[in-house]
Amino acid sequence: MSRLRWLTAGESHGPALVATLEGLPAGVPITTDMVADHLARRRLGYGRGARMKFERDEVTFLGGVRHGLTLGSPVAIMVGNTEWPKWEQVMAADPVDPEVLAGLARNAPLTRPRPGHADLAGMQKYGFDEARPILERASARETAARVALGAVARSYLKETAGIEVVSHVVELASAKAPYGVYPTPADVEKLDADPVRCLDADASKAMVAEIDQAHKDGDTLGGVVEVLAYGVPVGLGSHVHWDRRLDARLAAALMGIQAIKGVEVGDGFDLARVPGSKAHDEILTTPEGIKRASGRSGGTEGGLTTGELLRVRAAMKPIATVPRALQTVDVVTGEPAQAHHQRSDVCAVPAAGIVAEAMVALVLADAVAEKFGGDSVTETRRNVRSYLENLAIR
Ligand SMILES: Cc1cc2nc3c(=O)[nH]c(=O)nc-3n(C[C@H](O)[C@H](O)[C@H](O)COP(=O)(O)O)c2cc1C
Ligand SMILES: C=C(O[C@@H]1CC(C(=O)O)=C[C@@H](OP(=O)(O)O)[C@H]1O)C(=O)O
Repeated sequence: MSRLRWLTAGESHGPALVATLEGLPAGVPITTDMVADHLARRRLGYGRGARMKFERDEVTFLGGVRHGLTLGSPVAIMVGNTEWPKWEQVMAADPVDPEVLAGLARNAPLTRPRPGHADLAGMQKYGFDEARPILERASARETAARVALGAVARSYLKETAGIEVVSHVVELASAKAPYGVYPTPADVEKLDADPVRCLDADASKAMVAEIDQAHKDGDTLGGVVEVLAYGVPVGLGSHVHWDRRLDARLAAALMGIQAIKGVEVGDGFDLARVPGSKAHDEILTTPEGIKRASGRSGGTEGGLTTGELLRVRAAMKPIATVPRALQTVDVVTGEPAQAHHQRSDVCAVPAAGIVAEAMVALVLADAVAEKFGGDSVTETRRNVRSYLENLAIR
């Protein structure tokens, strides 16, 4: 069963996000710079809004790490919002003089909920008459905290089992990368340098053109990202119970990212359209041992990893804050209105890919910790090696 526990807290325009991760062994290499590098990758991507340009993520470890290594105690990370001074009164934890608040344009009540965001259902559920108290936490700003934890999970995976996680954008609106071309860890620098994190030059150009057009049209876009995990050993997860199936855990983790509306494992929905003879990965004996003839399953069968390339895809809906604002209702007057609009991303699919990498890394880290245990990295590494060396069938 799960061995890692993790939580995030913090609002989009609050002083900081905080994240904790409990259950990792001692000795995982992690530094402020390693976390900052992944946070910087999340801010990239063509089509992101103004905030990504002027805000910085300030990383501080509050616990669990000493001299670049985890201690085995809970890891706590704070990601400071450098925009905080502008929001201090609007988002203060303690009461603020109502007259001061009334004078702040930034605090104008958001009474025209945006279709596609959490605004309306959140206001109804939590009993608020404006969207600010809802959107602050619904915002994908929170994904910075997950990427920070993901950086720790990635280091744990690499150190103990040699697992590496890569993502790329495979569709952006109607532009598509060729199916079945998988970047490797050696391609990460190139991917990060591409405006849309797509290695196919023609597809990348077409994706950028789609974003330019949407920007001109006052519209927003979504797309599909694919995450690949290299070096995953056979036998993570289990077939014995629904909540131990690794594919189910991956799907839940990816669906938990803001605006993700669909997840596929391997060839996913395409498998439903072909006969069994073209859907499965035949098992071959080779001089290097048992191998698969193809990778359609995405590296899981029966909720267990097969030891082949792990491959999952996540579909993101277009950004909800559409500049050419959509029809809504002003909840104060009850009259038809246009949804409130402020600065926003036109497209955040490349950033969603980095968040998806973090979620996959956290799920895999949990599965590695549960399978191999260990209170130090050395012990976990030894357990991984011994398991692989002693597999009866290989
Ligand atoms: C990286 C990232 C950036 C996002 N940026 C914005 C944004 O600027 N404006 C916006 O309205 N929605 C943005 N979203 C999407 C909203 O957070 C999302 O639409 C909202 O949470 C409702 O989606 P849901 O129905 O999946 O929860 C972003 C999502 C991600 C993953
Ligand atoms: C702040 C981030 O993303 C934000 C996600 C987001 C949303 O509604 O999800 C809305 C925007 O925030 P704002 O309304 O303040 O411009 C994005 O910038 C981030 O990714 O760090």
